[in-house]
Amino acid sequence: MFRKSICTSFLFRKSFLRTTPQNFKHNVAIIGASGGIGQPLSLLLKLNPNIGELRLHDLKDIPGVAADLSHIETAVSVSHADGRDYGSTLKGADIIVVPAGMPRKPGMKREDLFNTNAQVVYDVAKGMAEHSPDAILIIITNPINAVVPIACEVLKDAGKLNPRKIFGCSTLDSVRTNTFVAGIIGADPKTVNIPVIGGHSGITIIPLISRSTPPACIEGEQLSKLITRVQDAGTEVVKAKAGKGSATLSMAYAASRLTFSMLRALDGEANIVESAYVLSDVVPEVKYFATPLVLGKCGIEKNLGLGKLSDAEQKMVCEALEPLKKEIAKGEKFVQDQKCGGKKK
Ligand SMILES: NC(=O)c1ccc[n+]([C@@H]2O[C@H](COP(=O)([O-])OP(=O)(O)OC[C@H]3O[C@@H](n4cnc5c(N)ncnc54)[C@H](O)[C@@H]3O)[C@@H](O)[C@H]2O)c1
Ligand SMILES: O=C(O)C[C@H](O)C(=O)O
Repeated sequence: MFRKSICTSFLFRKSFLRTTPQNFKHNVAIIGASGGIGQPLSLLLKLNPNIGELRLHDLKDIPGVAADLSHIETAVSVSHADGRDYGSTLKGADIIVVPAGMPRKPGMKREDLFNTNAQVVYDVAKGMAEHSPDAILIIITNPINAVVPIACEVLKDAGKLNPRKIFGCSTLDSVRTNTFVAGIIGADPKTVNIPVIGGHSGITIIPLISRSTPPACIEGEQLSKLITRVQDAGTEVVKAKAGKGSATLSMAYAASRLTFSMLRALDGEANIVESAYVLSDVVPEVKYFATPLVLGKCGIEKNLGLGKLSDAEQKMVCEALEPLKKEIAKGEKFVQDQKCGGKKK
């Protein structure tokens, strides 16, 4: 009798444990997981108790990365795959994070990566359309301004586009702005929050210093220098790494911040706001624009739009439109050309 009741209560406990918390665990796929960003990002995600399984994919070195990661004493399980078939990685994934593709070398612009990286994002989007069309997609691969349109066009052609679920990761621009402003005003960077809108290259990166929390009284030459530093921060790292790639550690942190915010929103936490480069009608002249977004259970719950801008910020938005239009058109043309047999360039 006693034995039976222990047994019953054990079984009850086991099924309770299996059903209740597991409902809140999510599967996250990382494509490009053995790269400079992929490895530290995988490490940060392995530490998140809201993740059930990390699915690591890369074309090279992935068994070693997966074995290494799997020894870390957290309950997040780790699986891995390689090759051009993304099926086993993407099937059942709730969030797909993509740091796959070539990084810059000194002297290169982000758009110089287009010819290599366009195909990578195209292939992943095809895989997503086939295997996990309901997942959230977070693209890190550059050039963000042009490759996010590629993913959206591929999904649209497959009849699977949900614009609420496709994110170009521009989080690093906010991370950098918070850090640089904190340095100027003498605050803890964790307490500073500044939205960055537009896109993710050169003058399309628009930090809204006028909306800083706490308020940052930065003006004149100091303000122009700060904005230029934020816009050139990627190049600052590329130069400092002297041919060994671009930002990886800060980018892994930034991508983990966006992924963790997304996980919290998926689990029903309210008022989670992150800026990202998304399909948007906020600025009628361009189809894609980064703005602050309220995240929810289905991805973007509400696009908060541009909000109040200073005159100088309004001017920066106007100046960003032409480069953004060009980069978006380039991404869309790539997909058109693929449909015509990949012949036209
Ligand atoms: N959005 C941002 O703010 C931001 C910041 C930093 C870097 N990036 C971009 O992220 C990308 C990755 O940078 P990195 O430093 O990690 O480069 P990396 O070369 O160190 O790693 C890239 C990884 O992607 C893998 N890969 C390439 N093609 C693949 C494919 N088709 N499928 C699966 N895996 C594939 C490679 O094998 C490699 O392991 C670059 O394009 C870089 O410009 C973006
Ligand atoms: O600058 C790069 O090429 C990488 C990334 O976009 C960055 O901003 O660090």
